[in-house]
Amino acid sequence: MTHLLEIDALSKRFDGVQALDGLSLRVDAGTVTSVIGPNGSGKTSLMNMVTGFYRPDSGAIRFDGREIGGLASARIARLGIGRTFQQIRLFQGLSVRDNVLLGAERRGRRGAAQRAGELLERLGLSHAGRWPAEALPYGHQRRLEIARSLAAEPSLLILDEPAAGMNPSEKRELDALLRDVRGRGVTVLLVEHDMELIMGISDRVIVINAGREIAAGTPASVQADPAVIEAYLGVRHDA
Ligand SMILES: Nc1ncnc2c1ncn2[C@@H]1O[C@H](COP(=O)(O)OP(=O)(O)OP(=O)(O)O)[C@@H](O)[C@H]1O
Repeated sequence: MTHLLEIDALSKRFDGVQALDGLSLRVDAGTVTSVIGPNGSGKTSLMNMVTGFYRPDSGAIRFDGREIGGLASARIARLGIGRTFQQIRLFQGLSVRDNVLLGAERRGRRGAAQRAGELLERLGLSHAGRWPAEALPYGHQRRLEIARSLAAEPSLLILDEPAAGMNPSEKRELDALLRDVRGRGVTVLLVEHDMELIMGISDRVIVINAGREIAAGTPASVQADPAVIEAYLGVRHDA
């Protein structure tokens, strides 16, 4: 299997805090891969480095065989990495449809309107195309963020806590959406705290603690790993 994303010995320090400490991991093409770990273990820092929001202190990030560590976030987006954020970042005041259109235009105007229309349909948002983005219910705002990212036709979609704040039926819809995205050949990298979602959907789970990988494998194998139980699964998590 091809490794779409390969990270080697990645380190990042913020005044006195070693957020990532020589982290190495790989994400296989065509999978849903989840990164889990306790609060503060470095998950968001990792995603911020892969998407060009932070510059690594050292180490390598290869996407599709190309070194992308330290490139600007807009450049990385154009290379085919889309993302959503822990805190929803929609263009407030713009319509649902225009939010998706803006995502599509990153890849050029041609076909943007058609692509936006198709995505709204696929994600069950076409009835709300003219609504202001902020008028959508919370779970649908998260969906809209995903639609906007998909509009740029990424080959890797990074989602930072997409299930946060969702009710059980929104989580089921998210699960189905992620399966559909994977089925269309987009690799998904998920940072999430919701164990039911992670264990149900992931092909591979990577567990990090204190900025290092401590385990990686199928959901069943990481759940049974004593290092994981000690670092994470044994600890109650309310997020
Ligand atoms: N911009 C920053 N400036 C200073 N410290 C930071 C910054 N970003 C992250 N950190 C620190 O780096 C460490 C890792 O944080 P990070 O947000 O990557 O963890 P996380 O695993 O995503 O946590 P959570 O599950 O709570 O979202 C934490 O100690 C955090 O306080």
